[in-house]
Amino acid sequence: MFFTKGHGTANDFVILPDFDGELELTPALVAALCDRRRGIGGDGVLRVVRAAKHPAAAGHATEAEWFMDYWNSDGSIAEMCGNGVRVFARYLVERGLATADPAGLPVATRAGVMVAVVGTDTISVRMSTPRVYAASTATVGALTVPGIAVDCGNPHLVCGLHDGVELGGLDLTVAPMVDGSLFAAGVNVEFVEAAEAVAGADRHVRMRVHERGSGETMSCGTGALAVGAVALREAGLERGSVAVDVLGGRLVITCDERGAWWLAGPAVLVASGEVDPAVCAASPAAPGTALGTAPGAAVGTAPGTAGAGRAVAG
Ligand SMILES: N[C@@H](CCC[C@H](N)C(=O)O)C(=O)O
Repeated sequence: MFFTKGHGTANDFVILPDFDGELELTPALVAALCDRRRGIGGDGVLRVVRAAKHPAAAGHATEAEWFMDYWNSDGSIAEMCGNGVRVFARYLVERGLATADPAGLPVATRAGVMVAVVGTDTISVRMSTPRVYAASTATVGALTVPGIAVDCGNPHLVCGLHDGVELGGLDLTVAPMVDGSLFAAGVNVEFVEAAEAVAGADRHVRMRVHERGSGETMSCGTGALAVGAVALREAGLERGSVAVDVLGGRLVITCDERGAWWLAGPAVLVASGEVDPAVCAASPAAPGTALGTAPGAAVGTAPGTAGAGRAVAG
């Protein structure tokens, strides 16, 4: 099985070319490929399939030739991955499967068609409009932080830090506890603090993220979109841009004059090779013993609420 490894602000992915949708991708194989000691290592898998060849994307085949079949590192499927689309677009262009048309390259996802504008360093993606819909909380250790739920095609909870609580002091090796009745399908949790002004952006923040299905990652594109939407809203701005510093670099979120939302940042391919899925999947980590996130444990629920188990139709 051929693969390419790529990342966007250190949110890293194993990219699997499977143009005609013939590969039998299973949660166990995805988890094995993403294992950082026994496999290739990654926060998720991006399977490259022709939209017409995948049941989840066939309805978009007239708008987009390619479907990004995204899987989290624990083997669960998510609707959308913002950094994933940027890395996916880089792959399509570098492999000659698409051109870097300035009008944009459409990519089908489970959350609809996103359009990527591929530059030399930066790839910008026109995202779906983030929907701010509820107030909630996240608990990390003894700390409970108020947050705002935002739907970016996938679910997010944006929690602003105040009162001297430092972003760097949070222990995100364990999933934050959230309201399982509000987030029955799990949630990605972003913690945010204000940062000093930077040129070219209306707001500047720093964030860390605990991703559903992948644990703490160095970056999350849809998470940055959620954070940018909340930052503009809190500033009373309907349009503008927000620089979002993640552990792996900087992403920029813009709501342009037409009200379109954009995610911009670097995306690179770093390696290619061949992996034997049988060997890779033959040495799975014992449940609960892997460093990082154990399968199924990515998002906690408050005691007494519904479980965090979830499924997204493939
Ligand atoms: N890192 C991604 C988000 C990946 C999906 C997420 N973990 C989920 O389950 O919703 C991004 O860049 O958006």
